Amino acid sequence: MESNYVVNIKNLNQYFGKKTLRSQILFDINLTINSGEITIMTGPSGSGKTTLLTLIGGLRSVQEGSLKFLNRELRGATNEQLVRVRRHIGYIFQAHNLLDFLTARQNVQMSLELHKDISKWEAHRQAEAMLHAVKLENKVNYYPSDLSGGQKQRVAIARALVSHPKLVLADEPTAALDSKSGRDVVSLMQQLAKEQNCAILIVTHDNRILDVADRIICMEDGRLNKEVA
Ligand SMILES: Nc1ncnc2c1ncn2[C@@H]1O[C@H](COP(=O)(O)OP(=O)(O)OP(=O)(O)O)[C@@H](O)[C@H]1O
Repeated sequence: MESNYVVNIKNLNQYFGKKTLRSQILFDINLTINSGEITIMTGPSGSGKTTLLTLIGGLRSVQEGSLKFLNRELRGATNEQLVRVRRHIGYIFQAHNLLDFLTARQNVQMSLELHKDISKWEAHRQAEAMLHAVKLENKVNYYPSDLSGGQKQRVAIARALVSHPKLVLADEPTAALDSKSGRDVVSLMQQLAKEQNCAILIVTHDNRILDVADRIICMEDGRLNKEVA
């Protein structure tokens, strides 16, 4: 169903290096990601997962083929266009990347303030509501150094989802967490994704979370294999 897609990739090839050192990293990638869907991407280290994730996230330029985000072609996009695309995407990384000198609420609020049409008061209110949704209502004014690993990752989820992005990209979101916190974090992502009807792409080696996926895809040697399950 083309009309429902958030990401549509066709015959994408990507290379690193120049001239004689140029080597191909991604080979003929074809992938569609629809709203409301959780896709998990697995695959061995060095197979190209992060490279694909950063291309989809508008964090690097597409070299060959087509990558459409909400009907906009990212190949050949200017930096300014890529910045605009990034406003529709939430990012969650292994090392939560929270700013240590900001409280949980300020970290979440900062992501909303990129959207100029929202007042400070409204951003404050929405940031608090989102922290409530990730069950951190009693940690709103805590600094990251006073939160556990799982709590920090929940702040990162709140920050990624507060602006109601169309797509959330998560690179190893549970890698630093124990089994229970890892589960809580992905269940929360799943619940919020369904509520907001956004698409989620998770790169993970963590077999314990595979069951939250609507589909699982596997990258091997720069090629995307057909669905695993
Ligand atoms: N900036 C770069 N310059 C040159 N080669 C790179 C660069 N970034 C990644 N590569 C190479 O591209 C290939 C794919 O790397 P990538 O980080 O996408 O793999 P990955 O599947 O995400 O691995 P991991 O699971 O270990 O994070 C690897 O062979 C890597 O060495």
